[in-house]
Order: sequence, then structure tokens, then C-alpha cells
Amino acid sequence: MSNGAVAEQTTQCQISQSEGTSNTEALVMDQTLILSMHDGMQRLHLDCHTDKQGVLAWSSKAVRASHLQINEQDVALMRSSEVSYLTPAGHFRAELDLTMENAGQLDFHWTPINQYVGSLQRNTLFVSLFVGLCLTLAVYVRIIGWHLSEAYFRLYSLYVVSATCFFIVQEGYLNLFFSLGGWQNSMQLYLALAGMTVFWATRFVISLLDLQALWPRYVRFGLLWPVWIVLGLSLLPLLGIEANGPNQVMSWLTLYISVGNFVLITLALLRKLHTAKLVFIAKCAMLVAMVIRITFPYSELFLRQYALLISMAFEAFLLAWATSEKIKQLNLQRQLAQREAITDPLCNVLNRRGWTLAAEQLIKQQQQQGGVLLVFYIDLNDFKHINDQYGHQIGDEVLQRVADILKHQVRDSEAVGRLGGDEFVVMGHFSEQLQGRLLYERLQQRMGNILIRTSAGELSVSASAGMQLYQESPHSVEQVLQESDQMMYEHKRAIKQST
Ligand SMILES: Nc1nc2c(ncn2[C@@H]2O[C@H](COP(=O)(O)OP(=O)(O)OP(=O)(O)O)[C@@H](O)[C@H]2O)c(=O)[nH]1
Repeated sequence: MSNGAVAEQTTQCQISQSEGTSNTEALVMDQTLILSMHDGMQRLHLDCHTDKQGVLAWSSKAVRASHLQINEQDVALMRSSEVSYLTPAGHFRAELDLTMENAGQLDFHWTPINQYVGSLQRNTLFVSLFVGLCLTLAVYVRIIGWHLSEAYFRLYSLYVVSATCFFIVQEGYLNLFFSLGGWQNSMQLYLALAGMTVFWATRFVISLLDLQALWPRYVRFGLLWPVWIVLGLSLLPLLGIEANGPNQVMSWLTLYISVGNFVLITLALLRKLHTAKLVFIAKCAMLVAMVIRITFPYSELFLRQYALLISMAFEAFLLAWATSEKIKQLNLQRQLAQREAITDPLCNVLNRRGWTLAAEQLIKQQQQQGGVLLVFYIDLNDFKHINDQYGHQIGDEVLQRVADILKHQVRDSEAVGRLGGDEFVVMGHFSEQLQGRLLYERLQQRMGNILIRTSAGELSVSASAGMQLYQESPHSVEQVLQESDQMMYEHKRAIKQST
């Protein structure tokens, strides 16, 4: 026998499905052996030679129960995320009893102990990092959205937490804390978490992209109803109802919902919907990881496990980003709506409501800081005549031009408003009385006789003005308006009497 053959014999197990048969398969240390198994209970006989301690393990989830005897002694399970047994150095014979949930392939790994412990620790660190990241994002988004009524904050957290828990259970990480075969390995828990993940994921995406507003019928009957059915079916085993039929329906419905969801996200992307790009990239990352996992179930650890984990964390991050983008967009819309609510659309100055709010602020400012308040109230003279003679559109141009002139004369801190019709009002707060008077004179001079260029030619417009200078803060905006309106009216009467 050559040296090579001796070395080979010292590090491998011969595995047979019945004792004494010559029909054996070789499990070489540090390599994977895939065996075809039928469902139900079966016994494997192992005849092993090795010069170092090893760990015998498999990652298939089809094994419901296992029991190993080495040299007729029971071997206890190692506490690890996967089912694993410590094997001794030297020559030993072993019997491995396996109960398979269904027929299929089983991947055996037999790894030297030092290598196994190293990879286990690396694995645990890696998983903790990504699971920690996902859960932190879920909590963070929930805290940010706590006081906001938008549903997608809650839905995001529920989705990410369900998906992370599903991953933890599926990969067997709870086996590190609880003895194997306990509740954490139950099919009920696995199905319930799968159902919840599909449910919250679908509802989150629908809510974030407002898909129901775009395709109300399809989203309602084609996605929301099926997703409720999936959730219901996934919870059936928890109520003690276990059957293969509902599980199959759930699998097919889940596939249909995922495809439907993906199609709508793609359509939303094509419509250039806000945040659709981020959601699309996130879903593509998950899709690629899942395809890899399904296509290469026995590939190396990175592809089998980490690809899904990294995609999950990447997806959680992108969806959190999409959620914050959505909030930014909503805030912008709100600000715009608030601005619109206080702005005069024709003249782009404050409307009565906006001006009243600004005036209240200026009165408060004077109460706190002292100084004077100037109020300048104008009403165009015979504006009706302009409308009648040149038309409403030219009238509008005149009003816009008057508003422009007023805005140009004042600082940003002064409130310029159109109270309605051809009435405008300016209010400013000044630390010195002189500053207020100077503005008044400037406005009065500018508004005395205005030449306005319109599309009907140059028009001469005049205005009556009322001015009030308050050294003591007025009681209310109404008082200010009443008094300055009165002054303006007197001015107008004087003009009319003189003509
Ligand atoms: N073009 C235009 N006209 C408006 C608008 N709002 C009100 N008006 C007109 O403004 C005119 C205001 O008429 P009055 O309040 O009688 O004022 P006036 O013609 O300037 O007369 P006196 O104030 O007495 O000098 C009315 O004919 C309204 O129809 C608007 O947004 N655009």
C-alpha cells in the first residue's frame, strides 16, 4: 500500500445504508458527501479512520430527528446552529439514525474540530453583525415614525423584524440557546414567520409606493386579499390544523404575490415614481440571493448562507432609505400646501390669512423687543374702471405689478399682503421710528402715481394710502386693520373731493 493510500484511509469514513454491504460511499474529512435519502427513519453505518477529532454535520432542514452511536456509545449533540456531533480520533464504527421529513438529498460535512470551531465563530460574528444591523434599523425607523401617522414606518419595522426572525429560525440559530427539537425547530413557528414576512413585506411596499392609488382593483383583490389568505394559512398549524394542502396553497400564493409585487414595483419604476428605484434595487438584491440559494443548495457557505443574509441587510438598509426619502417628499408637499394656504396665487404675496399670521408675529416681536410698528394700507383708485375699460386680464396684470412694486420696496422681514380685490397692506417692525417713517415716505411716493407697463400698453394708476405708526403695541391685528383702513378711507375721500 502506498503512502498516499494510507493517508487517505486515515481521514475518511465508509458510509453504507445496511451493515456489511460492500455498497459504500466515502466521506472524506473536509469534503462534502451528498447522499440520497428516502423519507422516514433510516440507519447509516459508518466505518471511520482519522488521526484527529472531527465534527460530523449537515445543513439540510429535511432531517427531523437524529441519533448517533459511536462504538455503541450514545453521542450528545453539539450546541451549534446546525445539527453536529463530535467524533473521536482513531478508528471507530458508528450508527447514525436519521428521521427524514421527506425524501431528498442530504449533505454531510466532516470537519476537523479546530477548523469547525473557527468557522463557527466567524459565522456567529458575521450573522450577529447583519442580524443586529437589521434589527437596529427596524427599531430606529419605528422610533422615528412613532409620532407620525404614516403606516409605512410601522409596516417597515414589522417586515424587517419578521424577516430577520424568519432567517434566525430557518438557519437554526435558536439551537444555540434551546435544545434541538424544541419549539424553535417546529414547523408551526417556521410557517407562521414565513407568512408574516410575506404579509408585512407586501403591505409595506403597497403603502410606501402608494400602489393602491395607482392600481386599486388589482392591489385590493390581486394582492391584499391573497396576502391575508397566506397569513391565515401560515397560522393554521399554530391552531393545530396541519395538512399538506394548505401548505402547498400557501407556497403557490406566496410565489404569485412575490411575482405580482415585483411587477408592480417595476411598473412604478417605469412611471418614475418617487422611491421606486430604491425599492426595485432592494427587491432585485433579494431575488438574486434567493435564486442563488435555490439553484445551488449545496454550494459553499458564502453563497448558501451569507448571500441571503447580506442581501437581507442591504434590502433593509435600502428600504429604510426609501422610507426616509418618502418622508422628505411628504414634508415638502406639506410645506408647499402650507405655503399655498397663506399665499395669494395671483400676486404671490401673503393672502389675508397669511398676512394676519405674519402681523401677529410682528406684534409679538414688538412686544418683546420694543421699537415701532409701521402699517401701510393701500387701495387702488378707480380700479373697477381699469377692469371695465381694458378687461379683467389687464386688471390682473396691474394687481401683480403693484404687488411687485411693494415687495421691492421692503425687506424680507416685512409682511406684504393682498387682503382682497385691489387692497394691499404692508407691516414692518423697526427698532427706530425714523426707519419706519422713511419706509412710509418711500411707499407713499412710489404709490402716488404709478406707471404700469401692461400688455395693453402703459397705464397710469394711483392709490389711496393709510398709514399708522405704533409706538405701543396694538391689541390685535383687527385693530391695526381697522385703524389703517380708516386712514386710507379718509385719504380716498380727500382725493375724491378734490377731483
Ligand atoms: N382684475 C381683477 N379684478 C378684481 C380682482 N378682485 C377684485 N377685482 C375687482 O376690483 C374692483 C374693486 O372695485 P372697488 O372696490 O369698487 O374699487 P375701485 O373701483 O378701485 O373704487 P374705489 O376703491 O372707490 O376707488 C371690482 O371691480 C372687482 O371686480 C381680481 O383678482 N382681478
